[in-house]
Amino acid sequence: MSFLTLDHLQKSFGPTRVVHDFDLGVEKGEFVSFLGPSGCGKTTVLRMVAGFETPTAGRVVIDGRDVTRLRPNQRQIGMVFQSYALFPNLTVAENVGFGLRTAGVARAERAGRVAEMLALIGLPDLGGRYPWQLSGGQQQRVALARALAPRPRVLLLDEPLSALDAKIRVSLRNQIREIQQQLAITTIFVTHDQEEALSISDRIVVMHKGVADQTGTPAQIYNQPATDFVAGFVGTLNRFPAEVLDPARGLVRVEGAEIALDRSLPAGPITLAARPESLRIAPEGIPAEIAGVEFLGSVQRLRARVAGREVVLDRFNEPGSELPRPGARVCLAASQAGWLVLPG
Ligand SMILES: Nc1ncnc2c1ncn2[C@@H]1O[C@H](COP(=O)(O)OP(=O)(O)OP(=O)(O)O)[C@@H](O)[C@H]1O
Repeated sequence: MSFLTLDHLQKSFGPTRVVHDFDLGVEKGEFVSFLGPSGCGKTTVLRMVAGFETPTAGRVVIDGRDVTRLRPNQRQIGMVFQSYALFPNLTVAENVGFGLRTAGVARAERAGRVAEMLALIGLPDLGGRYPWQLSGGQQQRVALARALAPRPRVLLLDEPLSALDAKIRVSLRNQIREIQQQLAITTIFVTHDQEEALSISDRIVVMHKGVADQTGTPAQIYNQPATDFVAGFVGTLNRFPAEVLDPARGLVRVEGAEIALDRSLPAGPITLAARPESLRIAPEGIPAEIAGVEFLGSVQRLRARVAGREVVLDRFNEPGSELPRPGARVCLAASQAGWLVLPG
């Protein structure tokens, strides 16, 4: 059994089931993200782990102990929300020490722990300030310190970066990851932002309509999506309806071009798919017409039309290389590993 085990969790609100049979094991010190669109049930699962929602069925087990029926404050869980939720009338130090005070930790020990936490989040000198005297990013770091101060066994982060602007979001997510690794604290991080999930997680659970569609490392989720939903939700995907000519030999036809894949295929219709960085302009391949070129600095993004649909190709900028012109007729290809085969 894993350190944190979610065992066949279900949740219904009235007649509506929003979480279906959710199973997950999180190892000690692991950082797992729940990624999915709005309304897929991420927050509901997190709230069941925290104890703010009671599962309709299933169990939450932490370190071998069934905590499903315990109140939130009995579970030794730290939580950070999207809105910083700091107490406005308390100083930073008082906010960080709040959970310790309610737990009855003596003043001297509390002061030591608060100082340690403020150092951990890189704000050692701001203990005397009030929340309104801090930036959004600093407030969220204080919220993290407050959650960590009682030394929880599990840290739950519910979209903690969503309210911050883009630059701060990136630096704070890296900081969260560093602190998480330093403390080796078991963590679940909820986000709808795929880049966020890909960049900082040990594993990602992609959720869709109350179900975990796929659980895997960031590279597995991106390179080997298990479902059509995962393939489309994480990253950009170009799709090409394909006719299977020879299932055993992996031979398909796309817009008149024959492509030999290194794997056997189902007999029915399939969709061949490729990420923008896997597609390239080649001497042979799927016929296309360049529709537009965007220069994004490090990346050149080409838009091409294939049989009336638009596809996207990304390639690294190379000074001196010529950009294709809109209207140019080209062929598109991908490496064997670059082609994904999706049903239908
Ligand atoms: N207390 C509640 N009563 C009724 N329905 C609820 C309740 N809480 C959540 N829901 C519904 O459950 C579904 C899942 O909600 P949840 O907040 O878990 O999704 P989410 O993936 O976290 O989305 P978001 O990112 O928008 O928060 C939604 O359809 C939501 O409307």
